[in-house]
Amino acid sequence: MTLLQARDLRKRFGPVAALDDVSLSLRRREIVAIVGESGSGKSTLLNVLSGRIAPDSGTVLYDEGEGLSPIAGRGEARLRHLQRTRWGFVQQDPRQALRLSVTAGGNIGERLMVSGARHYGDIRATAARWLETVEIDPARLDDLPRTFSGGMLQRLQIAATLVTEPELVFMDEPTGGLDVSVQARILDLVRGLVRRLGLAVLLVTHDIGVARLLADRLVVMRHGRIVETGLTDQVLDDPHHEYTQLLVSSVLPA
Ligand SMILES: Nc1ncnc2c1ncn2[C@@H]1O[C@H](COP(=O)(O)OP(=O)(O)OP(=O)(O)O)[C@@H](O)[C@H]1O
Repeated sequence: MTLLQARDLRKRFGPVAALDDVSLSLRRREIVAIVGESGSGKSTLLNVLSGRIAPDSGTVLYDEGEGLSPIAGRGEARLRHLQRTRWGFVQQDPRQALRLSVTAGGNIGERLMVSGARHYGDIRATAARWLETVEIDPARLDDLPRTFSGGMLQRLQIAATLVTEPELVFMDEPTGGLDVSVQARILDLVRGLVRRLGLAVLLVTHDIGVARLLADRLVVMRHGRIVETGLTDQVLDDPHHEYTQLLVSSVLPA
């Protein structure tokens, strides 16, 4: 059942221990939110788990169907293939993830082509369907992303990420830069899609409300360490660690 596992991860940036002996597991179809104040190591953890940066020590293991094995042992090409096909990434700023000089349909279609699709008509039809799924008028298929609002850009990034139906999606503050009302719609959309597609999600957020809405389980980080973990409702309704209590009562700055 375990899809991804991290054992004893450590990562330093000069004097800063961004990750200090972090271990965690993620099951298939499970949504885990990594929460904590700014600088607690959330993004570093996500980057190490997704193979984008190497830890100083410790191991990340992933099950591609034949049991857990270290992602570091697979070689660069296989890791990239894993990242492009079985995994997806939703970043806080869609402008960094999308190609702004390529049409909305092109952005979605590119990812389909990476995973093997070749038929132009099929790719276009799938892209149009996905625009509709993320509540963008499919008539915008040939428009450039720069004509889109911030919320639409984020929805386009979500479509371009989910079109190949990855089994695991890494999300780093997916609604971070958006207005509250736009955030709510996108969170609803993400929640529906994640359940419908049966995705596993590792989500980084400093927003407890986002974690409560989306996550089955929480991992609370402070100074590069996990201080508490458990089912979302249990952790939020009855936080054990003092730091989690502060976080839940929103005393800490984001
Ligand atoms: N590339 C880097 N070079 C130097 N220090 C870094 C680097 N990346 C992260 N750090 C440091 O590691 C610590 C953890 O950073 P990280 O970005 O993982 O925290 P975070 O919880 O995601 O914070 P935020 O919510 O502000 O993004 C911080 O002290 C940060 O300054």
